[in-house]
Amino acid sequence: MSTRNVARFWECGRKIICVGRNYAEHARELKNELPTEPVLFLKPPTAYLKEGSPILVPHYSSNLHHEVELGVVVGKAGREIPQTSAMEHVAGYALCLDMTARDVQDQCKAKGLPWTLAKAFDTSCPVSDFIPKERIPDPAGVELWLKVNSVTRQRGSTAQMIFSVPYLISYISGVMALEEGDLILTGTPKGVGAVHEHDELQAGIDGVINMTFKVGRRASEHN
Ligand SMILES: O=C([O-])CC(=O)C(=O)O
Ligand SMILES: [Mg+2]
Repeated sequence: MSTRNVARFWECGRKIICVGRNYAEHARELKNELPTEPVLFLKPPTAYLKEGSPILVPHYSSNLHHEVELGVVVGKAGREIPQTSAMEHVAGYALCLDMTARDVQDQCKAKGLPWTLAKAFDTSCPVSDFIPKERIPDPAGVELWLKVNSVTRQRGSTAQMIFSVPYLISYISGVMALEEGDLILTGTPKGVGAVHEHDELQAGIDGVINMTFKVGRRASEHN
């Protein structure tokens, strides 16, 4: 690990574990069935993006979507963590965007292929500064919002999650070891939609944090 300071979790080189379909209204808006167990996928550490740098539309997508999500930063490693002690493994939180190439994801779903191209490209995980655990006393009572060019697109409460933060920590740690500096994206509420080059995304957690990202396009490295 490049640093042991989880307050700079995006520099730790650890994994990003994402939960999908954790809000019923979002699952319905994409015509997906409600999950009976968490749907998991991964982003690599190269997906991280901090404020000041643009979200880059992948060259192979023409329908990039925003998904605002609560991120949980792991502070203590563990495997097969019981729900009752799960919160002891939380160092804090971050506001996160799970940028998704929706057209590519639709093709992957139709072909029964993994979502890597749709979810794991460079800049697909814009994150806020670290939010210490004390700032969010209850992860089931967080209001998330996202605006595109000052128009509200998403507003939802983590109270609507199908699987709670302790359940997710317990479930995920039964599949893969959680390590200090890992980030768990807990799923998006309804209202996802397209963004385009030059758009400005603002997202926030009421009373806690907000962040701004611009959308750009990577200049080709081949010509
Ligand atoms: O792409 C999707 O709809 C799954 C997902 O990440 C979410 O629900 O947050
Ligand atoms: Mg998501």
